[in-house]
Amino acid sequence: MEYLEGRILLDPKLPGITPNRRAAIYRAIAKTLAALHSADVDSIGLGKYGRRDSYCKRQIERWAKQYIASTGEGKPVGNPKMFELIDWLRQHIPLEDSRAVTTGLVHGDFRIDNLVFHPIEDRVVGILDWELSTLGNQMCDVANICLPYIMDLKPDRLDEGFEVSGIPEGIPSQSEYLAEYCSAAGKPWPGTAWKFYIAFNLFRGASILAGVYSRWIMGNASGGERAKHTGRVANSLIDSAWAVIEQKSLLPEHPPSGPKAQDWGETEDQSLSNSRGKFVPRKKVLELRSRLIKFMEDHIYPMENEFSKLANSTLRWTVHPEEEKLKELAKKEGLWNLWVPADSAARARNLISDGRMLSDDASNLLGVGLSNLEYGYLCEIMGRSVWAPQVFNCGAPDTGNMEVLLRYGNKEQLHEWLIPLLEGKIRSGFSMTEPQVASSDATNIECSIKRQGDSYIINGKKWWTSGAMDPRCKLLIVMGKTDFTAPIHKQQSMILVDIQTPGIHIKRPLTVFGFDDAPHGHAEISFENVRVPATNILLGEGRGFEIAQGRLGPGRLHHCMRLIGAAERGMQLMVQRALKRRVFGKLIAEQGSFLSDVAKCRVELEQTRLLVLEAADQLDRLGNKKARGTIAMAKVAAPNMALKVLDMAMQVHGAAGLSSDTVLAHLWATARTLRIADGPDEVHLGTIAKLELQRAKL
Ligand SMILES: Cc1cc2nc3c(=O)[nH]c(=O)nc-3n(C[C@H](O)[C@H](O)[C@H](O)COP(=O)(O)OP(=O)(O)OC[C@H]3O[C@@H](n4cnc5c(N)ncnc54)[C@H](O)[C@@H]3O)c2cc1C
Repeated sequence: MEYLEGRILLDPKLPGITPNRRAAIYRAIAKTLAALHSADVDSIGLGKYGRRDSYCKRQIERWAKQYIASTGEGKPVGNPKMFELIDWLRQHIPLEDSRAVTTGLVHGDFRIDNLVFHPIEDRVVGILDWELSTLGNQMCDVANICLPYIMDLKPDRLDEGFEVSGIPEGIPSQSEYLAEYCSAAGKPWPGTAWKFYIAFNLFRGASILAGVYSRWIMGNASGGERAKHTGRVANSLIDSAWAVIEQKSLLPEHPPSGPKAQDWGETEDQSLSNSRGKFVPRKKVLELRSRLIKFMEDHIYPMENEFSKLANSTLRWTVHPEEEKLKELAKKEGLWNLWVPADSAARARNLISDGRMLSDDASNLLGVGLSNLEYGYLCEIMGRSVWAPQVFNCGAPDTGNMEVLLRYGNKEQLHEWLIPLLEGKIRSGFSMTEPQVASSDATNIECSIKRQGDSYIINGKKWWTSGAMDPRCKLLIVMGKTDFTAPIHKQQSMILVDIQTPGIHIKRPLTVFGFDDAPHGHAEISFENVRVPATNILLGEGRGFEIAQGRLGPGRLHHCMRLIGAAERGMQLMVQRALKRRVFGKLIAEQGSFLSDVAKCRVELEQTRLLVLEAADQLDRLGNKKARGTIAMAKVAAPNMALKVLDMAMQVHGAAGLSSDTVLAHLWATARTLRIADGPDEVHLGTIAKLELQRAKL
């Protein structure tokens, strides 16, 4: 064991915590339990940690024996209702308990006060008290963490749980909480079996407390004076179990807010028509998605031509005034900064506010508390148009740069740079790639960042700094070497640089197949004796690689999510065209070759979407490092799939598909860059292969 810095939250009501954070904490608990339950016990060497089948059956006998041993002759009197309860439980063991396949690692006492939370972020960093852990029926852990909804266990009495006393604001209902867990763990909705699991946990609690009471009577209880109440509380638990059993039903038949196809705002979307399953987002996400789709239809698609016209004119490096208006509208409609992950927002909130509550305006800038997985459903919609992401302040490289500041910036850096970025008042660039070295291997980066008194002096040449041509671009995050002699992964640092600093020369905009992506642009830049305050260093010298890892995980996935959207747009345009255009006496849609190709595109698109969502889910549950293999897979699969679908869409459009009369060529060009940008395919394939070989060696 090791010391773990963090917080223990003793009271499940979470007093003194804001509703938003309560919601985040409960979500974190559900996800933690799901992650624990998803452990592959065989591959981590715990395959023989216990018998797998008939866990509840054995537990009932164990705790019944314990109860009998704690009561009877010379001991407190046994409660007849307990013996009836034991009988009821024996007769109602769910069928799944006898099947080893539905079991896995069980903690045995999974409660909020056995969890260690991060010192400031609302996520679980440790799970304590493993003495009851074994293999078995995992629903017992789930029911245990849900007990606060049924009862409030005090040292000397039992009070009503949230379901009767009222759920504190922000805390989900029992059904929502369970749905979150089931969705994350890929478990079926417990339905009618839930009554058994709750009653079982109350029974187990009663048996344990009866044991404590018996020891108190004998004069050897460890709980001191408090132990004298435990006999009474044990009996209350038994009453509570019977009250549960006698209720008609504890849970609705289905999880709450299972989406119907029309909730998504697009009845034709087969992939999302299921109402249950691991990848079914909660209602709030579905609502945001519908609103986003409407915003795209009302405001973005109709403006695409206009935006393109300006971007191809002599005024190409200026911003279309309508874009700024749409940004204000998106803000008003609550479609702003949706990418901000709940955990990063919590850190920023703390730093910015100094522990005080933030004003509503400032709080709204920190997103709406979505996980990366949830954002996946929304980011995809934005990816349908190259113009959309920045309207919602969700464009690259700003999101990656804001993520860096959210995670690694100090208070002053957050105030100076993060807030204006979150407000959408300024934009930013990320300067890593250099023309003279192979930059897919970042150890090659040569730009020098030398400390001189209270400043750093930057000298180097960068290219492909996306966004640096934009007139709103104010900040560059520059990666370079602060120590050429340090160990290879400690040489690089990142520093915040005001783009107006003397010595920065924007040399030229680069083009991708002729597209310069104005007004955003990809710039070649030289840095000549650029003097920056020493306080602008991020996290400290030599921490560049560490930051790059943190930045690249979510940023890469955002690209993948947008590529899913680009491919969906391609599918939509392709099918619309095929249903209108007649060749050799038939619609294209009636030609056999088209039918086969469009079907194959759909298959690949759906496969890739699932992979991207899986990677986002792993990022949420396991963190950047452990999710890196799946993120790498998504990063390879998404651009290749999008290229195939968009290529097919262009083919169906004939020559028009290659022109700028449709959005297809631009979407294709952007997708093609992503086989190289943020790491070429080969580098990600290398990561996947390395992990595969490591697994084989274990
Ligand atoms: C549109 C666009 C936007 C970009 N935006 C940014 C930005 O904002 N900021 C920024 O810093 N950079 C940006 N880049 C640059 C991008 O990240 C780099 O181009 C990328 O990391 C590759 O580096 P490189 O071009 O130096 O290629 P190199 O490192 O020279 O690699 C060339 C080729 O070598 C092969 N290769 C590399 N590694 C391996 C391997 N391990 N095994 C086998 N073959 C391998 C691959 O085929 C690769 O394509 C952008 C690029 C594009 C096209």
